[in-house]
Amino acid sequence: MATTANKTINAKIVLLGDVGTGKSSLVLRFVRGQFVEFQESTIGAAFFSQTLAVDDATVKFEIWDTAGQERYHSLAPMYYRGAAAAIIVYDITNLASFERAKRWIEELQAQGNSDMVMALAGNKADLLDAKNVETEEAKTYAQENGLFFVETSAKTSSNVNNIFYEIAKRIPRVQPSQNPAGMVLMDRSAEQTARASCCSY
Ligand SMILES: Nc1nc2c(ncn2[C@@H]2O[C@H](COP(=O)(O)OP(=O)(O)OP(=O)(O)O)[C@@H](O)[C@H]2O)c(=O)[nH]1
Repeated sequence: MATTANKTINAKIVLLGDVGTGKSSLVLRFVRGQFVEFQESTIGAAFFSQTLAVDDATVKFEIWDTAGQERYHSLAPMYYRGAAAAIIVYDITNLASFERAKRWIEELQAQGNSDMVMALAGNKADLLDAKNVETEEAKTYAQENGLFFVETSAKTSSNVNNIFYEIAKRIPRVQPSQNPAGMVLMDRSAEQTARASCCSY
């Protein structure tokens, strides 16, 4: 008997942001429900996957957690190219990390997919006493640039599932065809066979 299966969507998502803003912690919270107080700095990038069901679809996230250290900056395009979504993370206690997030957003606007779903995450929202980035300022910046904005805490898990859920809802349901960017190699004899068995003119 036929079943009405939900549409399954594979979505590559990348996390970008300054060193120590909590990218790995957000991913670990979302994927494993864990938080590590002394999370090690990422080298290069790390890959995770997690599936999330939303109203009309099941989204299988392929998550690239990039390294925030400046020396890995040149690797970033490898991870954001072809990504359906990006989460740009700053630390609400660190104004410089907010400025760095803006630079990432400019880079994605210039070089990422034009239909990429972008979210801005003000992480470490539990550290309210040390807050240095005003919510309103970040919210306005996000609105002006067409991003979804939320303050998160990987430590308390506040808004972590929510940000992935909101992204999953916004990812286009009709995905572009997965044609490889390179050449299609074809064996000449196969080409001839194809021609021979095809159409007559
Ligand atoms: N209080 C608090 N600390 C957090 C939170 N998220 C991460 N941290 C801490 O911040 C530090 C850096 O977290 P990471 O997840 O390694 O940050 P990252 O952005 O992945 O860092 P890089 O891999 O070096 O780019 C760790 O000690 C975390 O425990 C949070 O929401 N609240």
